[in-house]
Amino acid sequence: MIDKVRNMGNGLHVEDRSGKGNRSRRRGVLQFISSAQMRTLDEQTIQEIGLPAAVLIENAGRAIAAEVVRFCLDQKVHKVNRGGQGRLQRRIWDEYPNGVSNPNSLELEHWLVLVGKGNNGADGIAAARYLVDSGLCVTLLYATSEQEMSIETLAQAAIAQKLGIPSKLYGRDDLAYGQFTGIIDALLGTGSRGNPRGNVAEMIDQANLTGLPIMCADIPSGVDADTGALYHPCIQARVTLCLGVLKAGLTQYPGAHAAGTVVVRSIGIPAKLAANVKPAGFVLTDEILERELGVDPARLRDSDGHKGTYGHVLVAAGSSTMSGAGLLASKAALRAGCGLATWALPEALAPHVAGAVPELMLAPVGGSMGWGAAAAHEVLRLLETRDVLAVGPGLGRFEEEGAFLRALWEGAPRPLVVDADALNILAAAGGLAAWKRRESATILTPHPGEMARLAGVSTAEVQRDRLGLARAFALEHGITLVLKGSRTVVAAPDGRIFVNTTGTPGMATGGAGDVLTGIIAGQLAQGLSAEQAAAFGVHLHGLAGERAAALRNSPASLLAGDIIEQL
Ligand SMILES: NC(=O)C1=CN([C@@H]2O[C@H](COP(=O)(O)OP(=O)(O)OC[C@H]3O[C@@H](n4cnc5c(N)ncnc54)[C@H](O)[C@@H]3O)[C@@H](O)[C@H]2O)[C@@H](O)CC1
Ligand SMILES: [K+]
Repeated sequence: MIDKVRNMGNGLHVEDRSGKGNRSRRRGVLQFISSAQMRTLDEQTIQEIGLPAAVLIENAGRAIAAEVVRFCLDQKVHKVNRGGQGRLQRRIWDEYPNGVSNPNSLELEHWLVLVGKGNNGADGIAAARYLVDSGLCVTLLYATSEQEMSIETLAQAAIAQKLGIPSKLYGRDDLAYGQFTGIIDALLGTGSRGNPRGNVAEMIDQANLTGLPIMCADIPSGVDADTGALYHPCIQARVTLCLGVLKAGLTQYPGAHAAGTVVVRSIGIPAKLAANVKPAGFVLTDEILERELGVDPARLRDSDGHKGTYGHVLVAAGSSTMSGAGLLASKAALRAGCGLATWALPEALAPHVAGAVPELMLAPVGGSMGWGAAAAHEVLRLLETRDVLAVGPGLGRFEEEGAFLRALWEGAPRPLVVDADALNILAAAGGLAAWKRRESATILTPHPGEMARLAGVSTAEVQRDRLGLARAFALEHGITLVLKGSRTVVAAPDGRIFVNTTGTPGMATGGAGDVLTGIIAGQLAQGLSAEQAAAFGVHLHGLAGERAAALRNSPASLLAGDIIEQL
């Protein structure tokens, strides 16, 4: 069972706990849903199937407690490893779920459980019981009095009281945070709305100030479970134990950062019910590439293939001050596996870049005028004997830019990738609303600033709900959208969305986007559909970036060209 999504750097890392350690990074079928879908699933399980809410809460509590114990033992493994006994500690953990206790390791742990009035709080109280049974010291800190609690939370509080688990009411009883070794955040879950208020807000602020490790039940209190936007205040967690199904908001920053390591655990929602839910989106893993998108991640080639088999990319890019952009995109297309690549570039530029990439063909266009309406017609003529057009990297802005791009947009009967300056030209010309919808595949690859111009909103608005905006935009305009940034979102025109799992912060460097454009065009040339090429392209781009960063002394020294070399 795949159950772990680890946030490391910019990437989303998936671990497999079913077998021997972390051998299968980024494998498995990981889909995410909205908080409304999760609530429906909970309700169906309880009302239609008849599985009581208390059972789900019991499972949730046990899963949270197991993760706390694992966390504590991991900390000890870290320490003990220096003494060479890490293996022993790991074995103890592996046995823990089957009831083998390990009292000698955990007695010094004292965890504080922050309990909200809703069912998220009930999960926290149930977890407390299991932790006490595992030998930990636990104190419950209630945000509200019993009168305000949900039925389930009240029931759990009564059980905890009978078991003598120490508890306090926030604001009434004194509390010295210094006695604790960790905190469980069970204040707000999928029932949360808006900025945390009252005691809950104060408890979040204080928990963050302690500097103690925080483990969240389901989502960090203060994170929007659907968008990943942060309310104020918001828990900053070390681990989030997401219950049942991954929530969409945990895949996107800044929510992903607030969540820390995300672990998804079953709470007993029947698979039959979960299978009926249309996922809000997918995390891009090898399985998702294969199963949802029909892509072969191994990129196997036919034994009798020739360069014609793998298609011919035409790149329209570059200007005198940004000649490298065209070079990077074209070279990346070749490394991505297309059979041939031609770079259409302003005539004046050609002598300066001739021979820079021997495998690349150059096609000077536009005469002494450079880019303009006339150059567009030359590009279209070149495209007659080529398979894909990528336009934009390093184009700059120029007179007739709207006419230039419109001619390509409406006249190119082949798959088209629109990037960088071409996106700004598109936005300035009002293209998506005014120009006719293209029949061939169209991929737009904006970063958040370009997306904001295309959508006519602020960059902050784009970032507030990347998943929702990308989906709506792709659906409305019938294009495939690659919304770049940490956790790049690929939105298909049929409404499906995919979140990329690969990459490193080192890839935030000039030219990395040009490389991505080339990779995607290279995939299109090999016959992939727009959504296949976009999703597989961002996946490959991130993997190559990670490999390239690992070869350098610091990820910060990564150059875009290094990514190409690792494709
Ligand atoms: N529905 C169920 O039966 C189950 C729920 N579970 C857990 O319960 C959670 C959902 O439970 P609930 O629907 O009770 O919702 P929450 O536990 O998220 O709590 C919502 C309560 O907090 C209050 N509230 C909402 N926004 C607030 C804010 N910004 N500041 C202060 N108070 C706020 C509301 O008035 C409401 O009473 C899930 O995330 C999950 O952890 C599951 O563990 C098991 C099954
Ligand atoms: K929570």
